[in-house]
Formats: sequence, C-alpha cells, structure tokens
Amino acid sequence: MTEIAFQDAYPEDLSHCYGCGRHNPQGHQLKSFWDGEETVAEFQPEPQHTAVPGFVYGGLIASLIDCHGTGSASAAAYRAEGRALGSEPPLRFVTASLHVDFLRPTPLGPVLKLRGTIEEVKERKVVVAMTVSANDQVCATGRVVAVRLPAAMA
Ligand SMILES: CCCCCCCCCC(=O)SCCNC(=O)CCNC(=O)[C@H](O)C(C)(C)COP(=O)(O)OP(=O)(O)OC[C@H]1O[C@@H](n2cnc3c(N)ncnc32)[C@H](O)[C@@H]1OP(=O)(O)O
Repeated sequence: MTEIAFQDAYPEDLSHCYGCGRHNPQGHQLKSFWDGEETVAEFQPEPQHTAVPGFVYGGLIASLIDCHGTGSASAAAYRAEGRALGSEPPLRFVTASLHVDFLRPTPLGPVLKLRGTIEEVKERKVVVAMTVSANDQVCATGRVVAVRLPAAMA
C-alpha cells in the first residue's frame, strides 16, 4: 500500500465530500490506497448505518463504491501520466455513472473491504469496477464511470 490515501491528496478546497472529504467531520472519510494494480479501502459501519436490523444500508454501500471509485479514478489518472499523487495540476474526477448490484445481505458488524479494478483510463474518463466484501464474502459489486471535474463544479 502507498502511505498517503488518494483522498488525502485532494486539493484543500475539494476535500469536503460527504463520502471521503477529510474536512467533513460528519462524513465517512473513506481512505483508498493502491494494492499492486488494484485499489483497496476499508470502512467500519456503525449502528446508524442499519437497513434491516443486523444488515448494512444499501445507500451506505453505494456511497462507499462512489467514493472509492472516484478516488481510484484520480489515482489511476496520475499513475497513467507517471505523476506523483496530488502533484499539480490536480487530476480531479466526479461520478458520471454509479452502478451497484447487491448480491447478498451485508452483515452489520464486520469491517467492509472494497477492492477496485481499473477497467479503462482515458484523458477525461476512468472506469472502475469494485467489490464490497464482509467476512471475505462479496456482498455487492459496483462500477463507476468517473469524468474530469466540470468547470461548473470547480
Ligand atoms: C474532484 C475532487 C474530489 C471531489 C470529491 C469526490 C467526488 C465524490 C463522488 C461524487 O459524488 S461527485 C457528485 C456526483 N456527480 C455529479 O454531480 C456530476 C454531474 N454530472 C456532470 O457534471 C457531467 O454530466 C459530467 C462531468 C459527469 C460529464 O459531462 P461531460 O459533458 O463532461 O461528459 P462528456 O459527454 O464529455 O463525456 C465524457 C465521457 O464520459 C462518458 N459519460 C458521461 N456521462 C456518462 C454517464 N452518465 N454514464 C456513462 N458514461 C458517461 C461519455 O460517454 C464520454 O466517454 P467517452 O470519452 O468514452 O466517449
């Protein structure tokens, strides 16, 4: 794993995301890292993330896939350009498409483990496929199409 989380390399003024912003104390503050050619993140759900008692709310899972996907997209774009994470000018991505499949109920208790595979890297678009596992069992899969931050959001 690299030492710095992808999201900790985001510019100061773009670090307030509910899912991953380090400056959002009420958010999830997801942290993603490289693991070889794949990307990984972990998240510990809390009781407020309940769907049915004992099981994780699907919206939380979607949120984790969203932010692991966009973080992975940014890191993949830096890697494709042979640049250090967070170096200027920043490579910033937002979600164009978020697809989630819930394969089985996700137990509330274990740490959730996300693993991402970079499927496509273009100058303005990166596609990331992901799994979300609990107790080493894949509970959900996801796919994010991430596109470079539009001027309207900069
Ligand atoms: C930035 C620093 C970190 C910030 C925090 C992390 C973000 C956390 C994740 C989020 O929640 S972001 C918030 C939710 N997302 C948005 O609000 C984005 C709103 N949508 C837009 O602003 C535009 O639709 C968008 C910038 C995503 C795309 O518009 P463009 O006009 O720039 O896209 P364009 O039509 O040029 O398409 C570029 C490529 O993306 C593809 N694409 C665009 N929208 C798509 C879509 N919906 N589904 C699949 N592919 C899509 C499109 O096909 C094309 O692929 P190819 O290059 O291969 O031809």
